[in-house]
Amino acid sequence: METYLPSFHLEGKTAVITGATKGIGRAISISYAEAGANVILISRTKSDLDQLKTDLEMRGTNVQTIIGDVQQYKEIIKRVDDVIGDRSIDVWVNNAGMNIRSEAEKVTEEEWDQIINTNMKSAFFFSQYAAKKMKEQEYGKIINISSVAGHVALRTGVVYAMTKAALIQMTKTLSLEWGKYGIRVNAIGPWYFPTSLTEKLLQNEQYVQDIVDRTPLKRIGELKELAGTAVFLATEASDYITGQTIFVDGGMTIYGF
Ligand SMILES: NC(=O)C1=CN([C@@H]2O[C@H](COP(=O)(O)OP(=O)(O)OC[C@H]3O[C@@H](n4cnc5c(N)ncnc54)[C@H](O)[C@@H]3O)[C@@H](O)[C@H]2O)C=CC1
Ligand SMILES: C[C@H](O)[C@@H]1OC(=O)[C@H](O)[C@@H]1O
Repeated sequence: METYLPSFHLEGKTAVITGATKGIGRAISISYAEAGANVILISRTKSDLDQLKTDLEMRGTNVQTIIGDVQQYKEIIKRVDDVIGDRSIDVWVNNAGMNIRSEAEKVTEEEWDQIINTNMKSAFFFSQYAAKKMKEQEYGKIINISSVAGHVALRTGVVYAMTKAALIQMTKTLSLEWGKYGIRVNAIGPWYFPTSLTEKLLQNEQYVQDIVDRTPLKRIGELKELAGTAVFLATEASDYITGQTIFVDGGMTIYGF
């Protein structure tokens, strides 16, 4: 009898994750390892990378680590090229991101440059590099971690929102250009999840209440719920999906009034 259940495993696949050692990136890295992927973890902090590598290797995962700041994306691409050799890159997750929350009139050029370079410029040039490798095998999955802030207006900073909106449009345009090579480009748009990026905000009871009031599911997300979407977009289960942004948001982006 024919089967319709796609595989949700990543056995034999190589996945690269930026910002891999904390929060959403760490959850994605662990879930990919659990799905059987070989992982290449990119982060700025050697101790965090060493710890996660040890933990994952204890579970039998093939782990390679690269220390680097994604703002220096050329340097990181060189290091990825060194470790990947002639292996394929099957999945690339542009997760690293940061925010400096301030009102528009107070944004400095330095803050603009840091947010734009970290969240947007690096993601584009990493995608360009990953696509070169994926074209050779005529298959690949690029996953950009955007935000609901790229789709609706939040109080958390215009420059950050611009970068997240840019990732949504970059996802659409790259999926159009690279679809003929079998490269799928999708994005995930999270609402609030408990990570170091949101830790201070989520310690404020009123702020959390404001979030819950705007969220049909009446709660903040759990990292496992976000990792599930990242696994789906990395596996053959999503092979006919490209150019899309999946908002993992408890329904927030559909809540008009
Ligand atoms: N936590 C949340 O509620 C939401 C997070 N996001 C996005 O999810 C992604 C991950 O964020 P979180 O896990 O929440 O934050 P996090 O701060 O806990 O983790 C971000 C990771 O990216 C790394 N990173 C930041 N700047 C870097 C740089 N220049 N070079 C290399 N690594 C760098 C950090 O070291 C850290 O490992 C970000 O793109 C963020 O914009 C989007 C919507 C909501
Ligand atoms: C949902 C947003 O992306 C969220 O808002 C913030 O202030 C943080 O920067 C998160 O990214």
